[in-house]
Amino acid sequence: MATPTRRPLMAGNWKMNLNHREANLVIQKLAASLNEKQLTDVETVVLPPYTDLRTVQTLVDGDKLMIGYGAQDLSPHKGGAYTGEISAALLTALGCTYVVVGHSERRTYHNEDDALVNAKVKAALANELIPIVCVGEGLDIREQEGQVAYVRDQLDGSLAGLTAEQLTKVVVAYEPVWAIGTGKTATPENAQEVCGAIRERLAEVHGQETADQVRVLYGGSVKAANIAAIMAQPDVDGALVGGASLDAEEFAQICRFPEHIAR
Ligand SMILES: O=C(CO)COP(=O)(O)O
Repeated sequence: MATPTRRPLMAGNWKMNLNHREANLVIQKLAASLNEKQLTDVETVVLPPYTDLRTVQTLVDGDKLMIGYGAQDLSPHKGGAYTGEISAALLTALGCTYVVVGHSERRTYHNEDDALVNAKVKAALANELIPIVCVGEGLDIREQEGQVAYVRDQLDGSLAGLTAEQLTKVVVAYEPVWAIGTGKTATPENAQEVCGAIRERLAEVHGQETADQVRVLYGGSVKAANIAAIMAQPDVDGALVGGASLDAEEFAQICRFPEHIAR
């Protein structure tokens, strides 16, 4: 079989940081730091707080920037009396392409389980949004070496009932909870072990050809200094970057990772 071509994806999850004025500056710096070839070779996406999305849309549309954007969560509901929630349709109306679903911070602080994550994935897909579905084990499970079984279960629950065609539109992000915001990056081998197991599981359910089209990201203390080694792994197709994406120059360096490999 031909080697699958999966376009690398770097997605910056800003979490609850940067107001709309700060977002404006970061986007402009990011756009100035990446040329057309770099933005073609590596898909570059930002995931700001909801309150920044209109500002990001205006900048991206106005200057025709090759930067994608999306949200960090969505409601599983279509619309109506759900105070405080944001639907997939509201996000697509703002030009969003991506939405993070099931981030460990939402699973932990908002008790999101696989069934809710699954409903959100389906709401995103029904509205042409690409869900970035997060999975990853905590430290207790890693210490017992249970990460592969744990992540396979999370994956089964989060992606239950999807057709193979729907699956090709999904991005999976492996984010070991113990590596998020801690400065403890998983080794490239740790990342490959679980990202490889994710692709294997997707192949078991939907066939190898479908699994080969799905992009699998690694997330957890990714920086310019470690991105090249992570991207050298065969089943890692990009990164979901937290802290380091708040600094436009650092995130641009991450998006320029092929240069680090060439060095
Ligand atoms: O949670 C993350 C991205 O979604 C990772 O965060 P850090 O890159 O800050 O560790």
